[in-house]
Amino acid sequence: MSAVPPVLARWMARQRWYQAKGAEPAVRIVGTLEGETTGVRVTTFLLIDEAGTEPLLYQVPVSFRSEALPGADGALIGEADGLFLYDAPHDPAYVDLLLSAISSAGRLDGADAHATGHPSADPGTRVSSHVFAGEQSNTSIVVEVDGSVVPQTIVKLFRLVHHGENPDVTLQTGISAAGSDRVPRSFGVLTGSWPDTGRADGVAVGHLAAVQEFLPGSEDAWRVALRAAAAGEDFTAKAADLGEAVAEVHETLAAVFPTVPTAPADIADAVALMRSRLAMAVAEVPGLADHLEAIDAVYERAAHAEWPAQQRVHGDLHLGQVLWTQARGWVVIDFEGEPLRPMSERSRPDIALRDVAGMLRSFDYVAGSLGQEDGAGAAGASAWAVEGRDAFIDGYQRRSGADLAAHRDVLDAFELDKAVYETLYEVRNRPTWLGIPLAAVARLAGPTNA
Ligand SMILES: Nc1ncnc2c1ncn2[C@@H]1O[C@H](COP(=O)(O)OP(=O)(O)O)[C@@H](O)[C@H]1O
Ligand SMILES: O=P(O)(O)O[C@H]1O[C@H](CO)[C@@H](O[C@H]2O[C@H](CO)[C@@H](O)[C@H](O)[C@H]2O)[C@H](O)[C@H]1O
Repeated sequence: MSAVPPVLARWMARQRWYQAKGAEPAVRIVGTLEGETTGVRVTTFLLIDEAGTEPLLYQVPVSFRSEALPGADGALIGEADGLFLYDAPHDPAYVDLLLSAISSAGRLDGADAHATGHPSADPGTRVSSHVFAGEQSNTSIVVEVDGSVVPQTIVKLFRLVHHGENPDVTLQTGISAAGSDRVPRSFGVLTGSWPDTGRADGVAVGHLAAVQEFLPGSEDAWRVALRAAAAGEDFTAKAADLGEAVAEVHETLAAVFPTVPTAPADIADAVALMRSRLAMAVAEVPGLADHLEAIDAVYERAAHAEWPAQQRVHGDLHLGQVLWTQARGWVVIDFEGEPLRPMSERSRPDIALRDVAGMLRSFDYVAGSLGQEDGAGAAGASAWAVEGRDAFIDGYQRRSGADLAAHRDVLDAFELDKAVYETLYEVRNRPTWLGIPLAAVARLAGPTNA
């Protein structure tokens, strides 16, 4: 297989999605997908990078042009063999290839990749496209389309790929196919395969991209909530609606995917995972050390409680994962699960209370982030968060019929586990925010909960 163009490896190191920050990529090609349209060749490289602590597989589509693409200087990777190499999501030729492969349930040649079109939805043809500007761990392309039931779609291209399902694709597509409008409508998926000597059959198969409806004018719940809290506005009606929306998503997930009773061994496993996560976090977050016993007592109580049945869940639910739209109210996105959790764990049935706990933590984050900015406003923001949490729980119970008080010990443990996860997330990504989950750990593990 040909070598990675050196200019491409150097460019990768500067991308936001590149994980081994600061290191020089050590990449080799494991597969390629080829396509050509209007004289532009597009190669999607599947590259293993061994520069970090573990090998990671990246998807890197590159377009090769004989002349510069006007207006795309920022997407120029470099020049090689007399050709201009572009970050293909910025190149209309790539978007055309991707959409046509998906709409025809066709193939991109040269590697074993195929697109699976959603039976009830045509992604249409591109009128124009641009790469989504928001902060993202993947790369999304917003496309104005013709020939579809929606005017705009968004193509989410997974930069890190792996064998097996990507829950973001499976869950979102499953909920959409069930007719729910609590998620954006799904229009199709691109799946690829590549050689993998570590597997018995020598082949790995995984999700590469997914196309869904773009919701124009939407705003994520984090921003909506932050603005309301800063202004001291009543958010309880919206929080209750949010609780109902989450319950509805859980109901659809339980109808579409298998549910399994939670056996004592499952409880023991789940609590063991909480404990191992705590051990990992304490190694990087010294501030947790004072609370170890108290945290463990909360986990121990959950270990002896009765747990609800298991089902597929969102897995990393927080306010930033929900969009507010005038037409449909709350719409849930990004079912990829927690980025710090191994993918194999994220694809298993879990306890829906994990999502409830995630959202409860998010209300606390609103108060925490406002408190950081304005110490004087902290008390007001805390009261706002408590009201928001209560209203969210009311809405969730109303729609699901669940009695969360009956599962208090389990919910407490999930909330604490999420706060522990957040300390690790913050110390690695946003150290100035560490105080928010640390304060929550102290409170959740503290005397009132001991
Ligand atoms: N269907 C959609 N319609 C409108 N905006 C969207 C849609 N999907 C994602 N977005 C926007 O893109 C952002 C990132 O999307 P997300 O799926 O969370 O990507 P990532 O997993 O890479 O973070 C969201 O916060 C939202 O602002
Ligand atoms: O959105 P991602 O899947 O990348 O989730 C990760 O990043 C989130 C931050 O962007 C992080 O969420 C934490 O911060 C939020 C405020 O920015 C807050 O609303 C969440 O409650 C809090 O957990 C998430 O934990 C992490 O997995």
